[in-house]
Amino acid sequence: MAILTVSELSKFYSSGEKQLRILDKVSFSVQAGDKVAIVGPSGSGKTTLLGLCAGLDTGSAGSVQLFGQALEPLSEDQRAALRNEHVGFIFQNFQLLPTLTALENVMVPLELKGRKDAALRAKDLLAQVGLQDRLGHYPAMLSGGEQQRVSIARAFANEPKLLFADEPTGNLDAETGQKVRNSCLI
Ligand SMILES: Nc1ncnc2c1ncn2[C@@H]1O[C@H](COP(=O)(O)OP(=O)(O)OP(=O)(O)O)[C@@H](O)[C@H]1O
Repeated sequence: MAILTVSELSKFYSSGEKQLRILDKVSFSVQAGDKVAIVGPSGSGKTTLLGLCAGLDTGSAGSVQLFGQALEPLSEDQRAALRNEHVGFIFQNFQLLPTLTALENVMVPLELKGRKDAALRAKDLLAQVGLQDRLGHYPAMLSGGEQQRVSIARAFANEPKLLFADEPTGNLDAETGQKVRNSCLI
């Protein structure tokens, strides 16, 4: 069963008089259990494509179906609800909330779902990425690799059926990156 279907998806940005074609009629589908890598040079549109697939942004033309639901007719809130239900996203630039601690950042998606075990589960996930001693740290007090690991823990909080990972180990040293790839998380 296709859990993601992208059909003739395009994204254009205007830059002055010019139109920048970032994605031009991209089509593909992802089946449950697939692992798909998107490879391309810097600036070729990988982050843009992931964002459109996860409903973080909308395309200029074409369509995205996530778990059989077309994203185009949905409001931003409806797309966010669908994401929180089924999708985890590890952002290239982490996107942690600066006023929340590591623990609180991981608890956010769990609390949005009303899970009573939010704190317990968030602690367990942070321990799995080796951050059991950084629960009370704010993002600014964490190294880049530590922030990335908080972002990884958060992405797994709601046991997503589909995980988008934008260079998820790019800020980790080789050994930690390997550990994260080998762990039960990724
Ligand atoms: N909001 C925006 N307005 C205008 N141009 C944008 C916008 N967002 C992205 N772009 C342009 O779209 C292109 C693709 O960006 P994107 O971040 O998707 O690339 P990428 O393949 O993920 O790059 P990298 O590997 O360097 O992270 C870039 O040239 C960027 O300048």
